[in-house]
Amino acid sequence: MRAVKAENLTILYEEQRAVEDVTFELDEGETMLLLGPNGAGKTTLLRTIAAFHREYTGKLEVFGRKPEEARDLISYVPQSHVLNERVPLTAIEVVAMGGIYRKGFVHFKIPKEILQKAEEALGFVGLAHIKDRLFRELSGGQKQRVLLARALISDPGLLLLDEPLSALDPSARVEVANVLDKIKHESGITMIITTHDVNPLIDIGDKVLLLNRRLIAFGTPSKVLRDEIIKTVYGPLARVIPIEGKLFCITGDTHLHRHGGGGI
Ligand SMILES: Nc1ncnc2c1ncn2[C@@H]1O[C@H](COP(=O)(O)OP(=O)(O)OP(=O)(O)O)[C@@H](O)[C@H]1O
Repeated sequence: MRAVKAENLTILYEEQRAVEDVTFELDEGETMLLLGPNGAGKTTLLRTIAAFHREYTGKLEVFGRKPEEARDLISYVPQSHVLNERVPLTAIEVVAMGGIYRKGFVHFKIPKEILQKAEEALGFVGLAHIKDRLFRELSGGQKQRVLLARALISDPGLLLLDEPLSALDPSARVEVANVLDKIKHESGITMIITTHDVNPLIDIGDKVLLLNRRLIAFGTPSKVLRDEIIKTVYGPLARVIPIEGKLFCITGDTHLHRHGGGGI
């Protein structure tokens, strides 16, 4: 089944075009890496698929429905730095909130069945042992894994992740990339992952969409990640090098300014 279909999609902010004329299709179970430099429109496209932003022209479908009619099937994981950490929630409480919000009401006491699902989800991301630790005291990689558990608890068909590896050190990037790999192979959930740095995720990408306000290229990693294509976005020094059968992308896009991360 088709999970996401966009046809001549143009996304606007008060009549200003942020993303223009994008066409792509993603099948159920596929993972798409949404790649592009600062301001390319990655978050805008992701938030529009999630039905958070609704000013667009063209066609956009999620599992054959308009995004706002498919909300129950979609989980969205925002960039971690947008979360309010002043509330002293434990890891398991943060995960359980994914189940509570989905039901449309807030309890003071978390229902037992949701706590149980939250524990299972924490186990899936390898963090059952830290369930009672305060979320704000966890490492960056652990926080991101807790947020993944929170997104999984509602059994989504489509998981949308905004820069899940940004602001993480290299070992935490590997830790989170491994969990994304596990989600892909064990759950079959369709995923769209925005990223400045495609390298840690290249193994799980069935498709890559290179965006720079317009669609520059869409297809399998080997089709999109070519010197002549990435140079059009990242300049003449950008290169793709095959290392031991794996592609490695040098784009010079360090993404240092806004999120403190570091690509290559
Ligand atoms: N709420 C908004 N109102 C008006 N313009 C916006 C809004 N959000 C984003 N934009 C504009 O839309 C364009 C695309 O921004 P977007 O954040 O989607 O890009 P991005 O590829 O995710 O960038 P980054 O990698 O830096 O996060 C930019 O020109 C941005 O200024």
